[in-house]
Amino acid sequence: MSEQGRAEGIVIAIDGPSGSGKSSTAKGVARVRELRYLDTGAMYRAMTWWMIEHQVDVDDAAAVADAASRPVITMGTDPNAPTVQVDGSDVARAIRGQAVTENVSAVSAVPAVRSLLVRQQRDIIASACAETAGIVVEGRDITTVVAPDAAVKVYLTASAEARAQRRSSEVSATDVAATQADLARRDLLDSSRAASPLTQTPDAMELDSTGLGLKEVVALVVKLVDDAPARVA
Ligand SMILES: Nc1ncnc2c1ncn2[C@@H]1O[C@H](COP(=O)(O)OP(=O)(O)O)[C@@H](O)[C@H]1O
Ligand SMILES: Nc1ccn([C@H]2C[C@H](O)[C@@H](COP(=O)(O)OP(=O)(O)O)O2)c(=O)n1
Repeated sequence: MSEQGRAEGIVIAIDGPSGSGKSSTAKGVARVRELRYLDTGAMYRAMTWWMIEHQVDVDDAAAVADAASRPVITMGTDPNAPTVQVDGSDVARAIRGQAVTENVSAVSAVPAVRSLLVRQQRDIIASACAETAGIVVEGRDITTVVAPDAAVKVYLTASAEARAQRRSSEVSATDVAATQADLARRDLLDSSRAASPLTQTPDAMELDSTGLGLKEVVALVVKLVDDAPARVA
């Protein structure tokens, strides 16, 4: 504890597979408790978008590693208006495109990409904790690698069917079966890679959101936040 015993911002870490509700839940919790919000998946997507734009072969891990330090990725952490920029341009829409979604697992498996982005994520978390009440961070390795000492750790799941249904209802006329196959492909890549695979640690609270509404899930996580012991720096 410092001489002043100053209150330190809280860190809430949420991991889980695609479509489990991480982004919506994290934003909801951050709004309710006036915390910052960080979508780490958007950072891997931004890196992938830059690689595609610059014609780097995303299946060539050495080429990706060589280029990884070139894009400047900037994240805005207001949960009411989160932003993602690459080299000063807004890429929020572009990073949700099909080319990025198809290639993001390959880019995020490259250790040089991960070490760069994890360092940046930790810097964002440290600033939020120093300057605000704290931050909700979501991704695949937040509870295990980025913030293993987070005050609240959640592993959010939902059945494969529910996740595919949710994802495909975001876009009109999307084939649920095709979406489910794409999620399964990405889950497998993200869970089986050597570098920081998606894993559930025993100290992360498992929350199965199948059959639960978003409001209920947010309320459950807010309760965990409220019950977490206060930290001082
Ligand atoms: N508990 C829930 N019940 C129903 N739909 C949900 C729930 N949580 C999230 N959603 C919806 O599912 C979709 C995917 O959620 P999102 O938060 O983007 O997941 P993730 O970040 O894990 O990929 C979004 O359209 C979101 O509104
Ligand atoms: N902390 C993280 C977050 C995302 N990733 C990778 C793995 C995911 O397939 C991609 C995209 O993440 P994102 O959260 O945007 O994925 P979805 O919203 O679930 O489609 O990034 C990662 O490796 N580590």
